[in-house]
Amino acid sequence: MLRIITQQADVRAELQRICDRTHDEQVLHKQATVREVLQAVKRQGDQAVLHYTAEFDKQSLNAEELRVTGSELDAAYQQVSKELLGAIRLACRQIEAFHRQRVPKSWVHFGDDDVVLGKRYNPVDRAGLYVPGGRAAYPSTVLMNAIPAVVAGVPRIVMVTPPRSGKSIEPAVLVAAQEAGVQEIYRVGGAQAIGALAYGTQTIPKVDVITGPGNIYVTLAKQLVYGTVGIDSLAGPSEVLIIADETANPVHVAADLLAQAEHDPMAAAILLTTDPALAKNVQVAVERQLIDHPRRLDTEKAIAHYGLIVIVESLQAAAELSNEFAPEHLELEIEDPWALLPQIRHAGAIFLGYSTPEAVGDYLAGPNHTLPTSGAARYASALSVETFLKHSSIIQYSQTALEKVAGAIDILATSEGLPSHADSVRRRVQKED
Ligand SMILES: NC(=O)c1ccc[n+]([C@@H]2O[C@H](COP(=O)([O-])OP(=O)(O)OC[C@H]3O[C@@H](n4cnc5c(N)ncnc54)[C@H](O)[C@@H]3O)[C@@H](O)[C@H]2O)c1
Ligand SMILES: N[C@H](CO)Cc1c[nH]c[nH+]1
Ligand SMILES: [Zn+2]
Repeated sequence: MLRIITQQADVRAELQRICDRTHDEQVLHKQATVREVLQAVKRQGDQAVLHYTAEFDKQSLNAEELRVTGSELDAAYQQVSKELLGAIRLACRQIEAFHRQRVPKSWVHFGDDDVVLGKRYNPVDRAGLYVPGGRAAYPSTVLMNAIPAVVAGVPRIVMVTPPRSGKSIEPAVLVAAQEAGVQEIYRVGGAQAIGALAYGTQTIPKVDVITGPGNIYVTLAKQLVYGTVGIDSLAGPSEVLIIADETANPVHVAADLLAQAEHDPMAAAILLTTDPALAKNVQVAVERQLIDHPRRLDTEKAIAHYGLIVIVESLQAAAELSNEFAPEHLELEIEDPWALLPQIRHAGAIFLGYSTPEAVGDYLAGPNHTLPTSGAARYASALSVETFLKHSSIIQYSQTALEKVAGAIDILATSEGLPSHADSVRRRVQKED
């Protein structure tokens, strides 16, 4: 049962507990497992990947079977319906159009005294895309990962996803990959996949950046390999926080809460409402919608542990609590969402109004659905083209320009006790007798 509490209760502590669910003491033993997996993959390569795939995914593969073959890729098209292919293509077009909107461009500025300054953007050489596949297959996540990488111009894009029953990968996942422009796919998931991409194995190449969402094991692994490789953000078990007033439809609000809870027993679903009657009606609607839910057990777990309804005093108070939580997804199911928007400062994606369920963004509105979770939206953003780009600063000084700043550099270098820095400038500007 989804709990209802009032703002007088210790709301902040309760929201913090939910926010911290992926980095609290309960996950420490999972972190130990993940460390062990990463170390084994680093030392033993394919052998460890295959070992943990057998242990955690219950699939017994040999090294040759890790890579998805060309004939499997071709065959996948025969296994998806025309309607599904059409929907994948529509999503592809809309996601690509959004991600092409503001691609950073290299620039140079020519200043006084022939000083040239600028930024030069280049994609990473190799990107590794993680597509989750434990409890559900995610063709939509293939598109959300791959399209920004393709738009960024990454020359080698590698995708990993866990094998499902019979060593197979969902045909829709393979079709989505090809539609987005990815052909190099390995059937491996969890921490062992992240380790393989970070360190490289005999079969799976080491990459420069790993992107994509995943469960707690994937998220902890990404956190641990950061530094050896770049990562997008910590995009762990899904979250939604809904701010609703008395004008919201309780059945729709309940459906949106369950749409996140059904992802994972560690998913979070929170409602902040000014209306006690709505709170009660949503609680009842959630129970009803759970009755025939095909993922009832896991979804109920998420609702019981990380679900909450809070009756708040005002929409202003709701916005403040939401900012502290920094949700992955925020829905504003209120009469005037644009009026509250300026008060929202931290959220991965914001959905405005009654006709914008989060599922629109999950699948095809265009913005990326790989978003920071567990409070990471305080400092991180959605996966984007920039995730696959980095820039080099460009600096050129003329002799005249150097002479003008030589004195200041001398003072700064001397104050830092670095005489060779000062010398490297002084020698260039000294007049020869
Ligand atoms: N934040 C986002 O942007 C976003 C987007 C989409 C999905 N998600 C999240 O992605 C996740 C998908 O999770 P999933 O489980 O379906 O797929 P997953 O691919 O993330 O995880 C499956 C892998 O977990 C590993 N694993 C499972 N149990 C294990 C254990 N006991 N010990 C060690 N490893 C174990 C297995 O190796 C398996 O391959 C969900 O949490 C969902 O909410 C987040
Ligand atoms: N809600 C997920 C992000 O947390 C994305 C997704 C994919 N498919 C369905 N939903
Ligand atoms: Zn979703």
